[in-house]
Amino acid sequence: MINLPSIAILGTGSMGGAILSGLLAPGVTVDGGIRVTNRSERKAAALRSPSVTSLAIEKDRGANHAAVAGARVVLVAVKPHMVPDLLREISGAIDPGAIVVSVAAGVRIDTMQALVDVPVLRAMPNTPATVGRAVTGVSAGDRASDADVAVVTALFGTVGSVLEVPESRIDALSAISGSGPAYVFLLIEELERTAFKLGFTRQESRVMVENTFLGASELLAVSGETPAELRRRVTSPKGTTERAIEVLEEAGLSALFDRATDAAITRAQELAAP
Ligand SMILES: NC(=O)C1=CN([C@@H]2O[C@H](COP(=O)(O)OP(=O)(O)OC[C@H]3O[C@@H](n4cnc5c(N)ncnc54)[C@H](O)[C@@H]3O)[C@@H](O)[C@H]2O)C=CC1
Ligand SMILES: O=C(O)[C@@H]1CCC=N1
Repeated sequence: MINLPSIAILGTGSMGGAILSGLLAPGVTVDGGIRVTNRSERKAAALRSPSVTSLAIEKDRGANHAAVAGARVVLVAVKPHMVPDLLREISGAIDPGAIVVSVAAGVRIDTMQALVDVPVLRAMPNTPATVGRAVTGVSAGDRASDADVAVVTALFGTVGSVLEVPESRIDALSAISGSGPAYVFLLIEELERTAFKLGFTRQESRVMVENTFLGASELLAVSGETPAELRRRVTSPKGTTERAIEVLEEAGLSALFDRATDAAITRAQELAAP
């Protein structure tokens, strides 16, 4: 049983919505309620339920103020460029005993602490939060207490596993696990495209590729073996897989991942700029 204090989620799109699903999971209780906001009434209406007060800015310009009042945790999940304006808007309404937790890529704790009086933490989850399989990095600012970190760890623990890292590492963590699901989906898309080019139907391509990714991930999860060992078991000496892997390695796959993650980290640094 996980018990969390009252929470407001400001910006309940892909990420905020995924975290909301964790709060609504069986075995999780939130004292004092859950309040969430969005820009449009259409999105807000879809999230409204007996357990969730869901407010839309387009109907009520004071929605963020109303959501924040009395909340112990204020989770900020709007786009990075909107974070400073949002914090300026709500600063006066934040409870003195509250904490602000931002999931925005790039936006630094110092920048946010300059705009609000309460402790600020950053969290970097990923979208498998929707199915309870997120990886979330959490970094605490200098105002945050151990109890604040524990609350945030428990919050993200409702949607998966949590790692505490210094803020200096969170952009790198984001480039690996925050963006990581997109790399996996891209690989799936590309292999499906290849299967189609080999003459399979779209449906056959999906069955082959998606079940191969799901099956390989499940095997990794349950076998206790390393990916390298599981790969070795597929790669018969002088067999067919060996030839395919040689091509992928010759094409510089590992250097490509280094460049891709460097690009993501550089973008996070750009987003940090005022
Ligand atoms: N999508 C992902 O995989 C991840 C996203 N993030 C971070 O999460 C944040 C949100 O990203 P997404 O969920 O992908 O975007 P999104 O566009 O799906 O959600 C943003 C939501 O904010 C709402 N919104 C806009 N202005 C608002 C305002 N003034 N007040 C309240 N709500 C407002 C919109 O209605 C929208 O639903 C970003 O800062 C991003 O860096 C972090 C980790 C992973
Ligand atoms: O693409 C982005 O900026 C966000 C941060 C990590 C995943 N999505």
